[in-house]
Amino acid sequence: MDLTGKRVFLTGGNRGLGRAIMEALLSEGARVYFCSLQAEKGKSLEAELQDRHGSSSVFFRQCDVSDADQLKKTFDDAVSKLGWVDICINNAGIMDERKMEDTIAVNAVAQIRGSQLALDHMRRDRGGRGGVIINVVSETGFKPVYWVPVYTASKHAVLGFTTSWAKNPRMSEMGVRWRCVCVGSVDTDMIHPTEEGQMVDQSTFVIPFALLIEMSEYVAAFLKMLRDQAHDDVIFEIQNGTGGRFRKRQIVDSDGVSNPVTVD
Ligand SMILES: NC(=O)C1=CN([C@@H]2O[C@H](COP(=O)(O)OP(=O)(O)OC[C@H]3O[C@@H](n4cnc5c(N)ncnc54)[C@H](O)[C@@H]3O)[C@@H](O)[C@H]2O)C=CC1
Ligand SMILES: CC/C=C\CC(=O)/C=C/C=C\C=C\C=C\[C@@H](O)[C@@H](O)C/C=C\CCC(=O)O
Repeated sequence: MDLTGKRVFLTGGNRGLGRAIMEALLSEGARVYFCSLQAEKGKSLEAELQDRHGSSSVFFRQCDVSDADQLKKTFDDAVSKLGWVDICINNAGIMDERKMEDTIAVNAVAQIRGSQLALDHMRRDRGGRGGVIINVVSETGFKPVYWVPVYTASKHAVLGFTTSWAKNPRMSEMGVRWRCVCVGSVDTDMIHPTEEGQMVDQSTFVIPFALLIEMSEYVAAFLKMLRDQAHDDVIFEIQNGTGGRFRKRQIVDSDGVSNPVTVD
């Protein structure tokens, strides 16, 4: 897919992975509407990026994605500012095991709701133009991770939702593609818990430095995934040194050899 002129809705764009993807998309000639919780930071980033890419290339609105009404108004505003949305990236997320309801609300419910808003807007069978819906999940979307069980549950929820919609036999008629970006660890603010309790057994959790994924590798892999329209696969895994790849899940018997079932 040529990204020039594509219209993108992105949640959680003011820092970390979201910001890096937004800057890369703008450099490719896309137009981006982003939201995040922090109003001041978002506004100043919008001004900085408008200086660099033009005033009609990037728009910001403060939004708490866990508030259904705010998210709908924000998505509607994106459609009104951009004309339409081709690519929806549900990226906003938090990691704090002490805040179960917030974690489920931001990581799971808001990404699901964002996907539903985008699907309603994009569906060709209801007058839309088609598009792609990308949920930024995590390796924890399909792996158990004992340090962050609530976070892991929230990511499993989005993976289940996204892969289920992608199976809909009428999806080609709807003209919508679905992706779950399942990335390992990238060095952003999120992976540096500052308070005891944000992770379970925090003292035992160390990701070897060599396994961390460079932001530049994350961005390159993400763009490769976006350009690739050939795959029906939903899960796009980004691990250190792989450049990113589409993957399927299999369930095998406990003996490890017989009757493997492909899930996706
Ligand atoms: N950094 C990593 O190693 C990994 C991150 N991820 C996922 O990537 C996504 C982005 O994470 P990072 O950039 O690392 O984190 P970050 O903490 O740097 O950025 C999170 C973004 O989400 C936004 N956000 C949080 N709560 C919000 C709310 N209620 N309403 C609106 N915006 C809200 C923040 O404003 C911020 O822009 C998250 O979904 C995270 O779970 C997945 C796997 C690994
Ligand atoms: C197994 C993790 C899978 C997916 C990533 C994800 O979604 C969530 C990760 C959450 C937390 C990671 C925390 C890591 C914390 C630390 O122990 C360090 O290993 C971070 C290490 C180095 C950062 C670079 C540095 O400052 O030296």
